[in-house]
Amino acid sequence: MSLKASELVLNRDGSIYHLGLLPEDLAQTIIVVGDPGRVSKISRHFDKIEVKKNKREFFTHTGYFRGKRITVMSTGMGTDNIDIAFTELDALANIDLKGKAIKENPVSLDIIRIGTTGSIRENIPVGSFITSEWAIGFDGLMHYYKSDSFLNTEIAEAFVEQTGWSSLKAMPYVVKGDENLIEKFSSDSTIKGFTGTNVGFYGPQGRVLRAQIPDAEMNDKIGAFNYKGHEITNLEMETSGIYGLSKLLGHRSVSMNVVLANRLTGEFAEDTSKPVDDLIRYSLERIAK
Ligand SMILES: O=P(O)(O)O[C@H]1O[C@H](CO)[C@@H](O)[C@H]1O
Ligand SMILES: O=c1cc[nH]c(=O)[nH]1
Repeated sequence: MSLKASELVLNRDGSIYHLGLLPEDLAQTIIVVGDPGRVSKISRHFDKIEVKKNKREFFTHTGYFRGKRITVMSTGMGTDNIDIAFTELDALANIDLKGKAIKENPVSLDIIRIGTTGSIRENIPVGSFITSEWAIGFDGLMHYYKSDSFLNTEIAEAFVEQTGWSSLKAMPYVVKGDENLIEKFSSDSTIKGFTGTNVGFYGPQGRVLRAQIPDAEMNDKIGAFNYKGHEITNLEMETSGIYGLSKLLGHRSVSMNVVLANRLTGEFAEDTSKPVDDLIRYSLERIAK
């Protein structure tokens, strides 16, 4: 069956609509980052760069690191962007764009997020590396897809009960990363975490500047949540969408985040570039291993 032009949207040069990429621009190992400025901070470690493209907030470099072909792409912030980025990455790998047909034998991509986050635990200081074992999405994205088979409803329901989660917000969903990649990216230098993915940086993460929030205790309640030993470690804005869409589309993903904020001590990294560079170097070493 041929996909309609309104569903599989292509640019005049045949590239996929938002990412502006052609299938040959993509490697099977993909690093995703929120910040477009982080793309060149990663690709400067490559031996050779063969593709440099940009459309909107999506900056893409594909090249070789120690002989391995890698794509690094910025997604921008939030799971609404992840929905677009991951659907289009998957289309580049698994849809024949010229024939507008889904390929018979799907390819599985390895996708690694190198991101930044805020810790909600006193014992996870600024500069720590968190490998997200689990994610809890407060964004609702997975409820728009057939996701029942891989979401953990037991943990999500316990979370709603323990925190008194308002029914005005989306039902949280809980999803795991890829176990093999989690092990590959874990070491004595990392902490295995349960990452909360929020719809924003301020109110949704309990930050108050001038705008007030309905429950000033919500971050404490998220921190106090414990279900059979599962405790939430950190807050950011993409991991639940990355894990959910990867499970849905048959890709393997892991989310690595460096802690820039500690919400309990009130600290924020004075120099953000060093911890981010440290996580980049660590993650590239693990990819090459
Ligand atoms: O540094 P990145 O990868 O963008 O990740 C984090 O930083 C942004 C907020 O400052 C959000 O995207 C959050 O998830
Ligand atoms: O506190 C933080 C720090 C980085 N990114 C976030 O989303 N939250």
